[in-house]
Amino acid sequence: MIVTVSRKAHFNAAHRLFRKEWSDAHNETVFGKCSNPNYHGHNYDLTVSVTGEIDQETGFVMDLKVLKDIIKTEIEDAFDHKNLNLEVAEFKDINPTAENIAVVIYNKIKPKLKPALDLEITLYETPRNFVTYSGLQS
Ligand SMILES: Nc1nc2c(c(=O)[nH]1)N=C([C@H](O)[C@H](O)COP(=O)(O)OP(=O)(O)OP(=O)(O)O)CN2
Ligand SMILES: [Zn+2]
Repeated sequence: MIVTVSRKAHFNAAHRLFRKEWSDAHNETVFGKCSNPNYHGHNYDLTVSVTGEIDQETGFVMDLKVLKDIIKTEIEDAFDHKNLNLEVAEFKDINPTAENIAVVIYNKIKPKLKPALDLEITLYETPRNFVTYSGLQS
C-alpha cells in the first residue's frame, strides 16, 4: 500500500525580489513592494510530504522523527531568521520567490530520503499565497 506521510514546519525569513541588472524602478514595476531595497519578511509555513510503501515490519513509510530532524537541519537551521538573499548561499544568484524557495527545499531534502520515496513540498509565503513542488522538470 502506498501512503503519504507529512510534517509541517515553519520559518521566518527576510527577502527581496529583484534582478540586480535591473534598476530599482524597473524592479518595483515587476515585483512591486516585494522589491523593497530594504527587504521585508514573511512567516513561511512548510508542509513536507513523503509518499511510499508501508514497511511491513515497522508500519512506517518513514519515521516522522527522522523527517522532523531532516527538516530542522536542512531547512529551519539554514533559513529561520535569515535574510535569504544575503545569508543563504542557494539564493546568491536565484531570486527567492516562493517557487524558487520550494525547489531549493526539495533539492535539500530529497537526497536525505531513501530513493524509492517521493517528495512533495508545499510552501506558504502568506496565509493565502502558496506553491507546491514535487520534482517535475521541464
Ligand atoms: N508567483 C509569485 N508571485 C509573488 C511572489 C512569489 O514568490 N511568487 N511573492 C510575492 C511577495 O513576496 C509576497 O508574497 C507578497 O505578496 P502579496 O500578494 O503582496 O501578499 P499580501 O501582502 O497581500 O498578503 P496576503 O496574506 O497574501 O493577502 C508577490 N508575488
Ligand atoms: Zn515577499
